[in-house]
Amino acid sequence: MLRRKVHAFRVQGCLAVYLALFFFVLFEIVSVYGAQHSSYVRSLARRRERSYYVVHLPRPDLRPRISMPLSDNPYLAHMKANKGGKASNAPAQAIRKPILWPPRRVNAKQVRKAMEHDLNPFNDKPHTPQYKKLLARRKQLPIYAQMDEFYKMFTENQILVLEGETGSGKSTQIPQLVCYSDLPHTRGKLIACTQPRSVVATTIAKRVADEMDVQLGEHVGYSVQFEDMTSPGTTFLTYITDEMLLREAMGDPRLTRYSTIILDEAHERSLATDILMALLKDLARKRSDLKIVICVPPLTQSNSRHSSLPPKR
Ligand SMILES: Nc1ncnc2c1ncn2[C@@H]1O[C@H](COP(=O)(O)OP(=O)(O)OP(=O)(O)O)[C@@H](O)[C@H]1O
Repeated sequence: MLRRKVHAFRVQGCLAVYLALFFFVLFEIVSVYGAQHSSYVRSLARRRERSYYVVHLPRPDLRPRISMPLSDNPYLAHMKANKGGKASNAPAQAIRKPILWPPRRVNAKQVRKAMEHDLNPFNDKPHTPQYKKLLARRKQLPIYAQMDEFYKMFTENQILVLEGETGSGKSTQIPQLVCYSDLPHTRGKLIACTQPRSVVATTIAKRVADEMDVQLGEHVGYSVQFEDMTSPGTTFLTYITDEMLLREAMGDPRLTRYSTIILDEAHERSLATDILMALLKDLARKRSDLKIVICVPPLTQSNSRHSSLPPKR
């Protein structure tokens, strides 16, 4: 009895296999034949071949059009709507930006033009009468006459030693000229000008903020012991005591947030300045994008102890 049941089960199993094989072969014949003659079978065959799904998005012109005024669309806020409600595509005339050169590709002629421009390139605000008054005085400084030479040397060299008489404009003018070249405000970078004394750092920062027609503590600031008058993300030029910069270098040896470091009054050879100079000499090899300017009074036999300065490149 049991044997008969097993036998019947085997026969049924074989029959099922044969039937499955038969239908499979039949389907293959139909699909091959139909692929040439029937579009329905062709689509069936395609579906079998495909191992992925394609989601078809509607064409842009088939999408329902939303009539929203341009001014209400937050994604088009950069396009000013004119009176007719149409987007204006002429930013060149609306925003008269005086700075058009890429960072560190500037020459003195371009900078002079930018200085005379109605708009301040560092805050996009019109220059005040006070700025024009101070600019007239700045033009009389020796550094203004030697701007061409300065930009040529600054652009071509990574490290620059600048010697100038007292009152020639090293502390107040050089950092400003570097700002025009580096454009730190457009790149989220900072220019540091070191000073050995806190009082001098704060006084010069105030003067330079006035000369640049920007806000002290916002665009131009200072960082001295117990007082940090800078706004992270907004300040692009800071007067900092050499001790403070040295302290910062302990936390960030690459001084990553700076694009140019100006060591002013380097001839005073304070301990912090000397250590900074050694650090910067080393850092210049690691960071080719970092520029270093060392400001000193005219080098004489008595104070020419600068043989340890990095070689000119
Ligand atoms: N706070 C200020 N108020 C008015 N004029 C200033 C002020 N600071 C600087 N100046 C003027 O700006 C000019 C340039 O000064 P700056 O300090 O840049 O010269 P310097 O070459 O760095 O001199 P030093 O070697 O003595 O530091 C000077 O002639 C000075 O009269």
